[in-house]
Amino acid sequence: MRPGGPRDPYAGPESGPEPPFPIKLQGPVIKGFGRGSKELGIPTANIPPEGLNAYPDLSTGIYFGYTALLNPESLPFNPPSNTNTDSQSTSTSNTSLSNSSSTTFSAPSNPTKTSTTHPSAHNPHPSTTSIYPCVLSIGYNPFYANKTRSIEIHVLHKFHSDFYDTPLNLLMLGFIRPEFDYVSKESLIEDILTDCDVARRSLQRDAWRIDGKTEAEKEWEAWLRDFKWADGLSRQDVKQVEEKVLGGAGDGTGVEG
Ligand SMILES: Cc1cc2nc3c(=O)[nH]c(=O)nc-3n(C[C@H](O)[C@H](O)[C@H](O)COP(=O)(O)O)c2cc1C
Ligand SMILES: Nc1ncnc2c1ncn2[C@@H]1O[C@H](COP(=O)(O)OP(=O)(O)O)[C@@H](O)[C@H]1O
Repeated sequence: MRPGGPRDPYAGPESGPEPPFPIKLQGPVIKGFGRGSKELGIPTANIPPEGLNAYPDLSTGIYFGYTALLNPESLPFNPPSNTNTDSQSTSTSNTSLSNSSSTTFSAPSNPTKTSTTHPSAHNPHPSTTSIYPCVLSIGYNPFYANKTRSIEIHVLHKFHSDFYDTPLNLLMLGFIRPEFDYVSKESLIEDILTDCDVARRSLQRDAWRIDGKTEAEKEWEAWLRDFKWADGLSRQDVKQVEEKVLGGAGDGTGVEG
């Protein structure tokens, strides 16, 4: 149950992200249980949780940061999506990157390559890779009592279509709160909307924006725009990961792609 009382309007120190942040995760957007849009009105793009293995001490909870999507129009199997760039201008002067590490999504072994292989995922159009602020949940969604851990990213941008299978880079910069169970769906929604406000507000501070003013933030941006890991990733690879993640997870209501 969530403790009562007002929420802190900001997360993380004014001086910028502190270790263990930034934490970097990557993966294609996979299906979840379909509740985010339908039940909560807050869609969350899930990525495979295996990247978390590199962070055994990371608490479950609600985090915030930036996410980049490889231009969905470059994917042959995805419908065109809104590609407006919503980059935030930021300075990250006090950020140390020395403790950061990156965990790369690895496609299932022996994937069958098909004509759906990303033809040009090696960041061929950097200007069309969009960066957005985001808020995310890492954990078991106690309100829904999931059985396996998931990474669920709500991108703070309005899209006009889904972007399943799209390669996504996630730069986590800070922790907002632990996961809670709730007395009602409405109170869960209310808290998530507050998380969105906290994330937006927190990322607008000088040391949290990305506007290329410091070496640290240039590195953040370069990493966010680097999709070399998605070279050769096929839709079939993504389906295999989805089956693995959804197969034994949650309450059995997982949706099939
Ligand atoms: C910012 C944010 C905060 C969240 N906080 C909680 C939480 O405290 N407790 C919880 O059970 N689920 C929490 N969730 C997870 C939602 O319940 C989850 O996104 C929803 O079940 C959709 O899941 P799906 O993608 O599998 O459909 C949070 C999600 C987001 C994006
Ligand atoms: N602002 C957004 N943030 C995250 N995902 C979004 C957003 N807008 C559209 N989507 C799409 O919605 C999907 C998530 O919807 P959701 O109902 O949570 O289903 P699922 O349980 O399959 O994740 C994402 O995978 C993505 O394709």
